[in-house]
Amino acid sequence: MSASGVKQPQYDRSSTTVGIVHFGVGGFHRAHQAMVVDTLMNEGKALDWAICGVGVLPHDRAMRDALAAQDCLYTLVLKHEDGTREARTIGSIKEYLFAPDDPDRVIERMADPAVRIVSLTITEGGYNTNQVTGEFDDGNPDVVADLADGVRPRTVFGLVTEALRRRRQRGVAPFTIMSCDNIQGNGGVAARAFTRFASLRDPELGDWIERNVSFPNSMVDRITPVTTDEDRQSIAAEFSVTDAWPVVAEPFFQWVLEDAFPLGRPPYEEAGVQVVGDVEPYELMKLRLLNAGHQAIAYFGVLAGYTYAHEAARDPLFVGLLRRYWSQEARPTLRPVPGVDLDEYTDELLQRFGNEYVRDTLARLATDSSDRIPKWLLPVVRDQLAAGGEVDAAAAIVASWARYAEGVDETGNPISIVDRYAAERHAAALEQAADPLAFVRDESLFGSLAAESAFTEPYLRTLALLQATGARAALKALAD
Ligand SMILES: NC(=O)c1ccc[n+]([C@@H]2O[C@H](COP(=O)([O-])OP(=O)(O)OC[C@H]3O[C@@H](n4cnc5c(N)ncnc54)[C@H](O)[C@@H]3O)[C@@H](O)[C@H]2O)c1
Ligand SMILES: O=P(O)(O)OC[C@@H](O)[C@@H](O)[C@H](O)[C@H](O)CO
Repeated sequence: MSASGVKQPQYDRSSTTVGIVHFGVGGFHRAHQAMVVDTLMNEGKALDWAICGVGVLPHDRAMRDALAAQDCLYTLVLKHEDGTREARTIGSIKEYLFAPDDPDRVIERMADPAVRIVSLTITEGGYNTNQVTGEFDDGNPDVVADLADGVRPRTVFGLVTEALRRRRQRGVAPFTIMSCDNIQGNGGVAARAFTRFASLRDPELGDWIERNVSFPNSMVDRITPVTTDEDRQSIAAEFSVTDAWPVVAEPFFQWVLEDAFPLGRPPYEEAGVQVVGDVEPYELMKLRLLNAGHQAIAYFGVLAGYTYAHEAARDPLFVGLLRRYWSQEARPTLRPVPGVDLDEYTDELLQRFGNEYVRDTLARLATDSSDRIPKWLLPVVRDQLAAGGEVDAAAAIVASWARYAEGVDETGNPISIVDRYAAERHAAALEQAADPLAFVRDESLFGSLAAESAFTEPYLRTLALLQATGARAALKALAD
């Protein structure tokens, strides 16, 4: 990679050593955690915390090839609201392994005593848990296959468990497992998933993991859209960088982390990370305001004919929906957040969503809804119902998803639904012509909400308006 005006790593990469193995090297990890380690390395710190990235899914082959061709270096481009961009080459990822090429190499990497953290951004769906009960899905075919064959595992659970088994057998203390996914109590969710998998493999190993492995919770934030070819071309033109897979992101950055790292950690706080005793208030704030806010604009936005998040976030009708959801429904469910003024936080969210240069797509925000709505929005609905509070805006957002899942927009064009349960959602959405509550009857997602009139009344009202008169009319009715 050649570059002009791009800050380069200020450290000798050949003298850094791997201390972190990371699963799920997508856009976000490269814009967030890898950037933090790079910042520290630029100051001569954390040189023994370089990252070995790991991909386990077939499409990760593309990341393997892109990074292999450029010594794992890549360009991070931050897009400011005034249209200016700053670019920097990140050098903290030192190595990348594609697990299907050689699972044993991945396992041995993690078994190496120098590795003290295994971190994860494997998406909300990656933890293989039931949306209502939170239980690990023992019947997932990949899990079943990994339980039968501990030698060539294909899942993150099989790989990590085998590495922990070898460490235990060799008398090496276990690494910390750090989830950086957008899930409330992500550490606890990861703990339950990995412990359950290990127990199914070997109950003693499961007990050992439960007693000895630390799973810190974290809240992570930086809007990181999918890199486009237009990004590649404009970055090449502006910065003279040829990069097969640069990453683009907003300038905003936040990472709140629980300090639970028995084998140590990089001095994250020296690079802007908030290391705290209790992450939960920050998680609730972020997931219920930002992420659920994204869902609020995603389906209504697509139905109204928008493509980008900023288009919807600048439309007064959408601002009205967001403000109502935030103030009347989400905020009453939050705990006080140390040092945060929630009025300022939501104002800043509107500004961040409205950054036109980030070009975050509504399609990205509407992806994997079956894994997102139950984790971000439905907990607000349940808390509000329990407290006798209002749920009209949240019910309207669920209705917009139900209408979106019909798979046709308001001009008759098909909507491509990207969701591991797309077929189930689409089938349920088609049934709503005969049974308007069909979409929310799936108890594996919605529990008993279809029987709660405080939810179904506003839900049915918005769904009917969406179907009869469209998204804008439904939003107007909600505002009146
Ligand atoms: N993009 C953002 O703005 C953002 C911000 C905060 C947090 N996050 C968190 O990071 C996650 C990833 O986001 P991204 O933008 O990097 O997405 P991405 O699509 O660029 O990368 C996702 C990575 O996760 C891997 N993955 C998916 N399912 C997996 C599974 N079952 N097992 C193992 N690996 C799996 C993919 O193969 C890929 O490597 C999000 O789901 C979210 O939890 C993202
Ligand atoms: O990437 P996901 O699956 O967690 O969800 C989509 C967006 O809401 C999310 O990526 C946000 O952009 C992000 O959480 C901002 O920090």
